[in-house]
Amino acid sequence: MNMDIATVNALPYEDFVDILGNVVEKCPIITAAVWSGRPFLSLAVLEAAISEFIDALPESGKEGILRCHPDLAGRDLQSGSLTRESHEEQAGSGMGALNSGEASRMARLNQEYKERFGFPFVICARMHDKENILRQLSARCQNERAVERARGIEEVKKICHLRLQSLVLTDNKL
Ligand SMILES: NC(=O)N[C@H]1NC(=O)NC1=O
Repeated sequence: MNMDIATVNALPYEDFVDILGNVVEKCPIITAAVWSGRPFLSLAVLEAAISEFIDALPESGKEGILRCHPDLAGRDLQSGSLTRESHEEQAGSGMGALNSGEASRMARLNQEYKERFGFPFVICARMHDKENILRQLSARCQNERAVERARGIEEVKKICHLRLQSLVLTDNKL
């Protein structure tokens, strides 16, 4: 699907949420909230509205967004219950093809991260390969909680940016 922004602006609420509801993983409330800001002059303006909504949330809300994300190479990948978007991202970065050493390291570090911070490790998988993801996961386990909360939200925005790009034509493609 690749609509232009005028088509997006003309969508009834139900279709807008059906199509764009997972640009932030399992958080259709964000899409539903920004709908009232139509018409968006460009895709960048729609993206900015999402970003501003997230930034205005209390810290507990930001942590809630992080908690809506499935672990990388976690249970949902193994059981085939990831969202379509997440599946493509995780498969593309090699999360489905870890050797047993990598898989156990990933599981151990994901667990350690969650125990330390109370929310899961989030990274824009499309921008990294598996070695890089493991390295970052290990390094980020050492950060302070507030730093990681902000860092995770930055990654959510990168994931959102790429998901929006696959759904809506960017202005320079019009
Ligand atoms: N935990 C985590 O980072 N999950 C994800 N990252 C990404 O790019 N897609 C995801 O599902």
